[in-house]
Amino acid sequence: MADSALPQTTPDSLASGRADALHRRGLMLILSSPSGAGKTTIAKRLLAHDPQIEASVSATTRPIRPGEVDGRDYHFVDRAEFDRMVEANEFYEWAEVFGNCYGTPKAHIRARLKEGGDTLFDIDWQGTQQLYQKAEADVVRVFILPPSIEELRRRLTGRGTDSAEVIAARMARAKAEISHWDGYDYVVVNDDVDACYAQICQILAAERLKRARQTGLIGFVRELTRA
Ligand SMILES: Nc1ncnc2c1ncn2[C@@H]1O[C@H](COP(=O)(O)OP(=O)(O)OP(=O)(O)O)[C@@H](O)[C@H]1O
Ligand SMILES: Nc1nc2c(ncn2[C@@H]2O[C@H](COP(=O)(O)O)[C@@H](O)[C@H]2O)c(=O)[nH]1
Repeated sequence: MADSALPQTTPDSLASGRADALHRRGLMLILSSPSGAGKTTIAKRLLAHDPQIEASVSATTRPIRPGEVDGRDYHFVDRAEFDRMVEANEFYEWAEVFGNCYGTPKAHIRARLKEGGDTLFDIDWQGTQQLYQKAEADVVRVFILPPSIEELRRRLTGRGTDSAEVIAARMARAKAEISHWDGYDYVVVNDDVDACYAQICQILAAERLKRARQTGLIGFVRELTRA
């Protein structure tokens, strides 16, 4: 279905009660899945339709690729700057991948949390564990499952972005990735993409309304019960 024809379900439209008008703390929404299950598809829809959420932008030492934009795709830094950021404890987590360093900077995300803005992460289970250890109360973990292993293979093949060897490697890793499903707060099956997107919107709406995130409630209740 084209995005313009999507049902009008958004986290905003769901969380439209009185309490939603009160100030709230932001959250960190993590989407993980085996490669090809559809997390990028869902993430793009959320980012396109929900102004309250933005994607986390990692810092990396790898060279910029054609078409990439510094500050949008990554913050491109040299190794000395990356090491300085590690030393200064400026990352929630970092890792070396294929000889380059990647890290999730804290400062911008922390500011967004305070302002009531949400941040979206498309990361694997190891990154999820590290983020959860550092920011448990702010993290919402969602694992996306494919409806079947055969369908996962069909999607990877149909995407047309990978060679047969790369697809085989992604398929070989899929079962190990799926084995981490129980380290997540929510598990959704991406059979129909619109239904899966709608479920994730519902999760986001409910998480935004959690009492612990409704920082404006204290003053509101105090006013209600005054005199
Ligand atoms: N519910 C669905 N039904 C059919 N096709 C789907 C569905 N969801 C996603 N797809 C398609 O499956 C392919 C893989 O999806 P996507 O790239 O979003 O997966 P991913 O989990 O982000 O993979 P990776 O980890 O490799 O980036 C894409 O071609 C996408 O259009
Ligand atoms: N642990 C982290 N891994 C990250 C981060 N940002 C990206 N990545 C992973 O790096 C590889 C390569 O990415 P590429 O853009 O250079 O192809 C990929 O697996 C990413 O998931 C991060 O902040 N932390």
